[in-house]
Amino acid sequence: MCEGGAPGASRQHGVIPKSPTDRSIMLQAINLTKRYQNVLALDSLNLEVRAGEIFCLLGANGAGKTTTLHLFLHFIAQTSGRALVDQVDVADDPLRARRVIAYLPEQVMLYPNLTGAENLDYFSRLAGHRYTTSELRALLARCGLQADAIDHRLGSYSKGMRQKVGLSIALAKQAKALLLDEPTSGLDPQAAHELSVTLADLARSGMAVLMATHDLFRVKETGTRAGIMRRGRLVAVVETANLQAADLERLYLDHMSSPEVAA
Ligand SMILES: Nc1ncnc2c1ncn2[C@@H]1O[C@H](COP(=O)(O)OP(=O)(O)OP(=O)(O)O)[C@@H](O)[C@H]1O
Repeated sequence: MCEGGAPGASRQHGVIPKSPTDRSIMLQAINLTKRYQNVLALDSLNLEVRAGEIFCLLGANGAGKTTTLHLFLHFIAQTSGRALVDQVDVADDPLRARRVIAYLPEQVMLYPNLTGAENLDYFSRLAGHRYTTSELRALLARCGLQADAIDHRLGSYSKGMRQKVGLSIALAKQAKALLLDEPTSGLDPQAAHELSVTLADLARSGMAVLMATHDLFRVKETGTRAGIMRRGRLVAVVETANLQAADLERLYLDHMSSPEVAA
């Protein structure tokens, strides 16, 4: 899809056209390391997230999850190693990398005085895309925003509703990779389930999703793989398909309580 496409150019409201067999690597960390003075926040991370995959990063507070997301977004610079987004090294060309990546922080920052539709229109234009009113409404609806809320000011929205606008912005900018930090914290179970449904839909459309979370239940519900981080290291990676939520919890607790392996 080209940037600045004409209205109507996006056949399925911002979906990246992909064949079902397209499983390109969208996010890749190669020995990615971040050190803050005495703290090794991320220690030689090697990770690949492919198109259509939902990879969940688990780990205790301070394990390095947010650091990982921020390195892919180039909010911070790595100490060593590489972070690639759709094969673009974010340190070499952060603007090009950011064009294909979308980020949903724990608190979605949007304009409270604009409506959901106006926020989406504004951020779509910033990303170089223009949509008709009906396309904007369809994007918001696809991310689960109720029709009667679309023209209300965002200041009146719940956290879950603001997230839906944030997800529709990711769709509108035709992001190939979506990063989320603790998206279900503070959501009620219904809102958390709706988020899972939308993430699964985006992944089916070919987006690669990387999510930092403490929510083991949603990891099982939504994730395709889960990685457990401990003190800056990725200590385990599991496929979620054949696991129960309780298995995931046991695995997580085992890794949290196992003795440190010497570097
Ligand atoms: N700006 C900074 N200066 C110094 N240390 C930092 C900085 N940012 C993060 N750290 C440290 O890096 C380590 C990893 O932090 P990070 O925020 O990535 O953890 P996290 O897994 O996201 O934790 P949480 O679940 O609490 O969000 C922690 O020890 C943290 O204190």
